Amino acid sequence: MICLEKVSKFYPTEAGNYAALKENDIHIRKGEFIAIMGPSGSGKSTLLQLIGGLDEPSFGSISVDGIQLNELNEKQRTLFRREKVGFVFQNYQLLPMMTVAENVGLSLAANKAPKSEIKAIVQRLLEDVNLEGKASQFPSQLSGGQQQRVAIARALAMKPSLILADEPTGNLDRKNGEDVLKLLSRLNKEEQITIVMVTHDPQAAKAADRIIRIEDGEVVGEETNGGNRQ
Ligand SMILES: Nc1ncnc2c1ncn2[C@@H]1O[C@H](COP(=O)(O)OP(=O)(O)OP(=O)(O)O)[C@@H](O)[C@H]1O
Repeated sequence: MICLEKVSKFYPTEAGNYAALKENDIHIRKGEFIAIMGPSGSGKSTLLQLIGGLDEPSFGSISVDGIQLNELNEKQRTLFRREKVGFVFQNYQLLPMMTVAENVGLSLAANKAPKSEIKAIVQRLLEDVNLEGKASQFPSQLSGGQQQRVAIARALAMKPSLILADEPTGNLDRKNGEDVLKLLSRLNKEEQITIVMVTHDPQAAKAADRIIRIEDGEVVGEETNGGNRQ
């Protein structure tokens, strides 16, 4: 499903190129739930951005769902992100001037789906994340946990084969964090959506099948979560 071969990422800095990722080989199977863990600055978010086609590697190749990201032009990468990947961020990244329903339906509208279809899909998604009744509210009127569930509904709108979640529980209290993890686990199991989640929280990582550890831009180990899976 996801295949990284010798992937490096350099950022130019005043002191020269900084290697945020160094020659990483990573393979993730379809339907896996992966947690990426590692110290601050180890390259976790950079890795997620490369897999999601938000940025390009300096060296190496990445394929997702049989698509070689290196071979896509800018327009094709935008379509890849919109149609294949659902992004979930620590700070939700909802658009504050849009209602919950408009936020969830954003990609569908960008893909020019008919309004009636968007409405029906958005309603179903909001039911799915237990937020029916909040469709016409604005993000600022919702709790953090509710906003994150809106963000997950938005991520699901295009039926992605992959969800990339960067610290999805980082801003949430324990209960809301657990609810978000349960939701991700359910989507993983029931819809077979592959999930790659960056987290600092060992408790959150227990939701995953496998933990990949990164230090200083390199994969340094991994463990399978066998019996621990929630
Ligand atoms: N645009 C950039 N320009 C220069 N350096 C960058 C840029 N983005 C990230 N870096 C550097 O690359 C390294 C990896 O950053 P990254 O955000 O991937 O780490 P992380 O593991 O996600 O960290 P955290 O857990 O703190 O979010 C860091 O040292 C960071 O300072």
